[in-house]
Amino acid sequence: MAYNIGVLGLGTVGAGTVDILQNPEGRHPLLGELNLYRVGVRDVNKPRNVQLSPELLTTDLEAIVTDEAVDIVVELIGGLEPARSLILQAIAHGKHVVTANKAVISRYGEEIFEAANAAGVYVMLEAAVGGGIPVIKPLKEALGVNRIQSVIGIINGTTNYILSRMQAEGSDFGDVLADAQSLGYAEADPTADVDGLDAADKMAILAALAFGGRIKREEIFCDGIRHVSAADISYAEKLGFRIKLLAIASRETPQTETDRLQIRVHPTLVPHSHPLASVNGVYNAILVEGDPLGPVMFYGQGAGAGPTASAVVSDIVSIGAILKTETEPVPHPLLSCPHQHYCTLTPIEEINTRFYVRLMAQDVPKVIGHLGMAFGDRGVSLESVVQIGFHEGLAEIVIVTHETPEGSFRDALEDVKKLDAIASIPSTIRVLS
Ligand SMILES: NC(=O)C1=CN([C@@H]2O[C@H](COP(=O)(O)OP(=O)(O)OC[C@H]3O[C@@H](n4cnc5c(N)ncnc54)[C@H](OP(=O)(O)O)[C@@H]3O)[C@@H](O)[C@H]2O)C=CC1
Ligand SMILES: N[C@@H](CC=O)C(=O)O
Ligand code: NA
Repeated sequence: MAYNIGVLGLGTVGAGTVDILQNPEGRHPLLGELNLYRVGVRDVNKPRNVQLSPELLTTDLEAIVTDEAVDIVVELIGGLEPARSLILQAIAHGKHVVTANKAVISRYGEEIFEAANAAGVYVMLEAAVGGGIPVIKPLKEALGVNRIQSVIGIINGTTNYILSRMQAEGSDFGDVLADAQSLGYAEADPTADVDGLDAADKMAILAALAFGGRIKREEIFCDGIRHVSAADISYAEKLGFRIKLLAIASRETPQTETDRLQIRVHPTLVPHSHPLASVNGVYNAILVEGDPLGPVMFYGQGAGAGPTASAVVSDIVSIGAILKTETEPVPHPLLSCPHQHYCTLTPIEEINTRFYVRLMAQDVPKVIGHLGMAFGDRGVSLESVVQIGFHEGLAEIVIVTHETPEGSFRDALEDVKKLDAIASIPSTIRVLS
């Protein structure tokens, strides 16, 4: 029996997906039962990276998601609309859906999964987080019996590629971003990558699976890498850290009655000895800490045509396997999404973090003492204070704090700004505890 696949989108991931579907030899035998039936695009005349017979291509995406012959719709157009409406239309027409679209799932997951559960169809999204790395399915299945304490990840390939190149070559941010775009890693609007929004979308999905409740995407604190300079990368290195864009989700400890979660995305100083410090380029890694399993890390290519398509097609094959064995598929308790409640997130001001601060100060007596007092008065204790340079008559000072509630740190920083000797504070970056 063959299953008809309707693919929406033939860009980086769409072309990678079609390439696997057209070349099943040496792969899982079920691939031989998948029939590429239609491919929806914006422009049928655009040159493509894959060879397709022209009659498969159409610009009428609605016709694909409503076509009786289509069994599985694969949404790879990206963006919020028309992706959301097409997914919902496909579900309403009884199609199973595979998507790589974390933006849609993290914002409209409730609507989409409720519709899918009611219609008795699957919505699979392995490609949406960590590209080709299997992480969604392991969280649903193999790790399902663990009580998850934390999920920490490098889950945006574009920013990791940029930071790694800046680190290795001292390259300029803008040039490296252009390379990430040409390699197909970046989103259509790379703002989503650079400003941490893509990583926050992905962490909303991971946290929902790990902690068993829905996450309000807009409540996730998110800061991107625009303000990370070559100087900070170099000073961090000297202090024994790499700068990485981390997405962090953890259960608050000690646990309160509300059982709050701490979820945030921001550039972070990661100690050289930490396993995430050596994850470079387009590689992603997700470190999960569970009880009783302990730490487990998922590592691989988080973006790009082939790796992402690997996850897309494995989801298609999983659905194909279900269709083969069940005449009337009912939501499988391990593969469907049964969450009903929303998790409560801790406001960023209440989260305890260490901070790296770089300041420019007049080189006058007592300046270090005044800095120590300003932080100390707000209860922020300092782990190290180092004068690292001297530019245009100003001393460049780097401070690393001990763990402190972010709100206290922000108050202290306001006081520091008012000190006569402080000319500017070019950067503050959180440090992994
Ligand atoms: N690139 C990557 O490495 C990864 C991407 N993803 C996700 O995969 C999805 C696709 O990304 P990617 O392949 O990079 O995107 P691209 O921009 O490369 O491709 C998008 C495709 O969708 C088509 N398309 C877009 N809008 C419409 C529309 N309104 N009507 C018809 N066709 C449309 C485009 O058509 P046309 O070609 O004619 O312009 C194009 O073929 C996104 O959700 C992205 O977040 C997930 C993991 C990794
Ligand atoms: N733009 C994303 C693509 C994969 O999700 C990234 O860079 O990680
Ligand atoms: Na994945």
